[in-house]
Amino acid sequence: MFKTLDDLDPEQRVLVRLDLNSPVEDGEVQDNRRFDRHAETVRELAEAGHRVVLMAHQGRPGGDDFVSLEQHADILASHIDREVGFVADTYGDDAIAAIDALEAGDVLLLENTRMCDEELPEEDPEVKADTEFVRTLAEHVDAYVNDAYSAAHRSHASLVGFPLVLPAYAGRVMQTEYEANSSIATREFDGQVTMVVGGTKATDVIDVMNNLGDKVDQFLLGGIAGELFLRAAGNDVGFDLEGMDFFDDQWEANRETIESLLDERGDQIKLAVDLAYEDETDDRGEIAVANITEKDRAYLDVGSMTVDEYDPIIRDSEAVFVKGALGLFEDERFAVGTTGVLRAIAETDCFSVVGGGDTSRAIGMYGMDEADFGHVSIAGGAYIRALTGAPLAGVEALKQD
Ligand SMILES: Nc1ncnc2c1ncn2[C@@H]1O[C@H](COP(=O)(O)OP(=O)(O)OP(=O)(O)O)[C@@H](O)[C@H]1O
Ligand SMILES: O=C(O)[C@H](O)COP(=O)(O)O
Repeated sequence: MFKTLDDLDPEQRVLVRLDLNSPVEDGEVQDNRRFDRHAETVRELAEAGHRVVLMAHQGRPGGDDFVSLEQHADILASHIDREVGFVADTYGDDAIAAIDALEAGDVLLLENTRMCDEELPEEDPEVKADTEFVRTLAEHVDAYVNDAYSAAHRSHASLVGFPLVLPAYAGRVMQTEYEANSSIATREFDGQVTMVVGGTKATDVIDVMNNLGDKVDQFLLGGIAGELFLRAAGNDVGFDLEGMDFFDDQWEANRETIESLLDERGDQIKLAVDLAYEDETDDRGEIAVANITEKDRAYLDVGSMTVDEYDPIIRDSEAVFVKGALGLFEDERFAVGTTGVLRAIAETDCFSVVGGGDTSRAIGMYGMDEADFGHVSIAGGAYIRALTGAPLAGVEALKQD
């Protein structure tokens, strides 16, 4: 297992990797739960009198959201109620001068790690540890903390290089996310284990079912992925109408796997019995799946009868895991499925983990309280990997210490 902040010596110069990757709209970085969560780690380190140097990434080179971290520093400062300095440099002279000038309790954010060429190529930790980026920064700090669980599936320099050259520790977010998200693989539950799977990516759902078939009693399906399963079960749904590209490619690529999953695990898989669509007056319309005879409309949510079927299953469960939304919940008319299952989880005292960057957003959007859930993950890709038992490079590197 890894060391945590409880094991850190006092008065250290600590290099901390966060995941502040955020939505960017018209060049403006949007505040989100990642800031709030990481604030706990940063505040704890600063209040303990460490000199805190933060690293994070934003976007991918070439993308519209590949921007500087200058705005992130201000947003983070508002979450920790103390100043966060910013230097527009990753590991050059300016960065080093700013690090060396830190006093006890100061917090400094370095520029977007992905602006450094050595950060991105996925390579072994040994290769990353030997980059100029890692070697230079390591000389100016005493310890490394990885709090970026949600980026830990990447074998990037800032995530896997430092644990080989510095004493390394897990931050508070890393610790909580790791424990909760691995629990389906590591914990034994006395009663029924249920998994709600939806969203837009069929492969995520397939991977989860293939890997967790023995751990999960019931899979409750919805979203685009659920429609592909309905189509495989012989229903006239899951076709791309004009202007859509959700289904056809995914159907071609995954049809056989979905059909064999339905064949082999049919008893564990619950599909929607009704679906919702936008009717002629722009209201929500619903139709029983059995009555769908033509591929003439897009379905944007599971229907109310489906929620009524899923609800008691959730309430009878000992543990519920959620990956992916059951509908286009960003539009209130099509939030019934997603909020229906989330409310059922919130109202029971089952062990629960809700993940997927998009899906967990529905909790705040519809006035639910995160405290009513066991754990709400801020991870996307890392969450799905954890669920399927795949190792995360960043976590493995920390464990090596
Ligand atoms: N029937 C549907 N039609 C259109 N969009 C849908 C439908 N069902 C679900 N969605 C969309 O799926 C999105 C969530 O899917 P996604 O696969 O990205 O899952 P996630 O696990 O929440 O997020 P991520 O993988 O991005 O972290 C939501 O934003 C929702 O609008
Ligand atoms: O936002 C995320 O899921 C993580 O920060 C990883 O980002 P990436 O997919 O660009 O590596």
